[in-house]
Amino acid sequence: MISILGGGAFGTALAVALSGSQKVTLWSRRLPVGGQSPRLPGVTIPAEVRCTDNLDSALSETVILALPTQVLGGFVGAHGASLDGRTLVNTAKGIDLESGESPSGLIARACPDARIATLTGPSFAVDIARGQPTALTLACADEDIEDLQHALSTPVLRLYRSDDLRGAELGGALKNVVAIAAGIAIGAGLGESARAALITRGFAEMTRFATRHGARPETLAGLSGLGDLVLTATSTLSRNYRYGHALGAGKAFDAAITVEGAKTAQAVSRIAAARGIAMPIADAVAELAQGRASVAESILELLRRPLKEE
Ligand SMILES: NC(=O)C1=CN([C@@H]2O[C@H](COP(=O)(O)OP(=O)(O)OC[C@H]3O[C@@H](n4cnc5c(N)ncnc54)[C@H](O)[C@@H]3O)[C@@H](O)[C@H]2O)C=CC1
Ligand SMILES: O=C(CO)COP(=O)(O)O
Repeated sequence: MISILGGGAFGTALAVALSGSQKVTLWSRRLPVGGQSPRLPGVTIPAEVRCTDNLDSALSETVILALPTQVLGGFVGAHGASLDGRTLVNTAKGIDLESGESPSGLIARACPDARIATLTGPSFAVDIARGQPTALTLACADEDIEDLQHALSTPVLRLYRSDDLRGAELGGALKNVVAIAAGIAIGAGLGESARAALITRGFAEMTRFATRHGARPETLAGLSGLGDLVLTATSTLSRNYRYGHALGAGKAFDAAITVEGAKTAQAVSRIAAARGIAMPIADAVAELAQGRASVAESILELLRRPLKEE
């Protein structure tokens, strides 16, 4: 039995995908109307999924947290007593702006006796809900998760195990920042060659930042890092990419849409400055997301950087 907390796009998609092989309970603050989540239009939640807005009645031994990073700390802080001691699987891809913590760090603080894992990697909610083949990383730092890997895999949703929780989480958080930069490049009309350059140099930044935080470089080159970067930085299905595109084109973007990379860029930029890690692309995205620079200025700033070895 699996509980999924959060009835947005990803929680709904996982509920649909796992309901073929598991008893699934989907908790959300507002119950889906007509079996549809407003965040995942066109997908109908099967009748076998139990939908509830009562958190205590929703909890089983294994709980998937499908909430955005910037609300996760408040949520687990408020419900830590009910959640602690269970297997908690994070799906958020970001860094908490207030504390600088990773999602698993936020969960560990509120639930010290939980087994904590992160499910991450290239996977649009709509693809998962439609049953299209997807490969993801399931990462946990220091406990055996083979049981969980099997419980959360289906014939088309293939989970790979990793013990590099830090690397897997940082890859997922940082790729959103680079996806915004890629969107900006296309939105501003800089061309696909410029986007390829940003993706490649952005990947170098991701690896630099993550390895300085104890991640293994090969994790960054895997599904949770490069894999998700390739998906998110090249697809108009990505909200981070679309947000960047709007910034680059000088257009408005709906503030109600979840864009993890905007706040994550600010957290990354602040942490990198304090630790002396060069992150020019994340710095530029952070400035743009706060409206503190123009696209033209940011592009000039990146182009003016001294020429160096790759
Ligand atoms: N949508 C996608 O394709 C994928 C999303 N993710 C990650 O999953 C996480 C969640 O994203 P989505 O589901 O796409 O976002 P979403 O914007 O579709 O849904 C977020 C949900 O959280 C709920 N929520 C917000 N604040 C809350 C609170 N304080 N308490 C309870 N519920 C609250 C909202 O009502 C909404 O239902 C993000 O970190 C995202 O990066 C990961 C893989 C794919
Ligand atoms: O993380 C995702 C795909 O792996 C979803 O990306 P967006 O949040 O940019 O839509």
